[in-house]
Amino acid sequence: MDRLWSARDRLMASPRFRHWAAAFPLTRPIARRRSRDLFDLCAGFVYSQVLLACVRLRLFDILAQRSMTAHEVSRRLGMEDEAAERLLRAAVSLRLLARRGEDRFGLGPLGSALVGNPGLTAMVEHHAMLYDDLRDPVALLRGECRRTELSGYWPYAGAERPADLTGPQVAAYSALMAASQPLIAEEVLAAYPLDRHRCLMDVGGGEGAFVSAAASRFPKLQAVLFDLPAVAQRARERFRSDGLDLRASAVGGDFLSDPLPSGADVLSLVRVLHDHDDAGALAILRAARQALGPDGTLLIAEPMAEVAGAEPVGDAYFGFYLLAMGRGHARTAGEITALLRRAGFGGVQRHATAMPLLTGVITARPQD
Ligand SMILES: CC(C)=CCC/C(C)=C/CC/C(C)=C/C=C/C(C)=C/C=C/C=C(C)/C=C/C=C(C)/C=C/C=C(C)/C=C/CC(C)(C)O
Ligand SMILES: C[S@@+](CC[C@H](N)C(=O)[O-])C[C@H]1O[C@@H](n2cnc3c(N)ncnc32)[C@H](O)[C@@H]1O
Repeated sequence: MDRLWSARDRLMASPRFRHWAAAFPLTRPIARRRSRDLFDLCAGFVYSQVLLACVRLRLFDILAQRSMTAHEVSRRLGMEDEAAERLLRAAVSLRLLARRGEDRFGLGPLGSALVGNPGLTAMVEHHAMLYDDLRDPVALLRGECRRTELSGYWPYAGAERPADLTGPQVAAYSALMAASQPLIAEEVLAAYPLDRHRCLMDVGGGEGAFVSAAASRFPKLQAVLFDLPAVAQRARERFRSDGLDLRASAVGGDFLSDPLPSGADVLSLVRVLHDHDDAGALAILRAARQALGPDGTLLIAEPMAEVAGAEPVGDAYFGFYLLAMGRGHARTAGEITALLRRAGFGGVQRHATAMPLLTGVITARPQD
């Protein structure tokens, strides 16, 4: 079998075959599609920067109010007509914007999804840091980059004593996570509604956006959040300002070394496990197993690897994002299941989400 694949590879690598396949009517569409796919990989950074320019200039918000001519846009953005026209044309080609008649521009199918979505625009801005770190991907893979932007941004990933992190050190990442949480919470709570549960404990719950979303959707639910002390403090403030302080509390600690509070009948780990290598992930799962009673449920939600139709999200995007951060990787549902079994869980179930690209959802039950 391997010899057959090798023969195919040799054929594809032959310039004469490629030349023939691009000209022959039956293979031409495949050749065109592959060249376009490869071009998109070469140009991906340029496309991302067109998107970043639109986000920084608030172009989607501006055109959400009404369509405009290039001249109107140039005056609004404070740039030359020619520059505005260049940006508008690039954004149209990427379906971020669309032409409206002869000379006007409005939102395109992709740009319209960004309007009123502060979590997504915050991520686009945040990527400037990631792209700085990916400037030399080979050096990153070889471990030759001592201090990356992302390791500074996520200080818990390299900290010897994460529980000592201060308020200012956790502020930026906690705010980014809270801004991007609404999309995730909607997916998770639709895939696994919490109406059968009495008390949720959200471990690594950040500043409480997931708990707030769950509490407002399920009015009888009580909640406890566990996170690093400085982050738990931010969650307390949020619960107070959301009027949830009678139903939600926050406990500070280190889930890699401290026991988790008991008493909850559902314990969630939302975008937590993929931050950790297997030893850390296993330690967190074992702590969760200790904290849950025999009838409890563990709920894991995070982007997963090898998701059909979204393969590059887990292995390429999060693979390299977490490499730059300094720790962790996206796991397949099968890999998470194997860790769950080692930590003493069974009854593993996968719950379909509407947007598997954003998050997968798995539940499990403690097993004797
Ligand atoms: C009306 C007519 C005629 C037709 C209708 C056609 C139709 C059905 C249109 C659908 C319109 C629609 C509903 C569109 C919806 C679009 C959506 C929901 C788009 C969502 C996009 C989400 C994106 C791009 C998400 C990006 C997420 C990123 C980049 C996340 C990064 C996360 C990071 C960095 C997390 C870090 C945490 C750590 C450190 C890894 O633990
Ligand atoms: C990627 S964020 C996810 C936050 C939140 N669950 C969400 O999805 O928006 C990971 C969270 O784990 C917390 N964390 C990291 N290491 C921790 C540790 N050793 N003990 C407790 N919490 C920790 C971080 O402070 C952060 O809030």
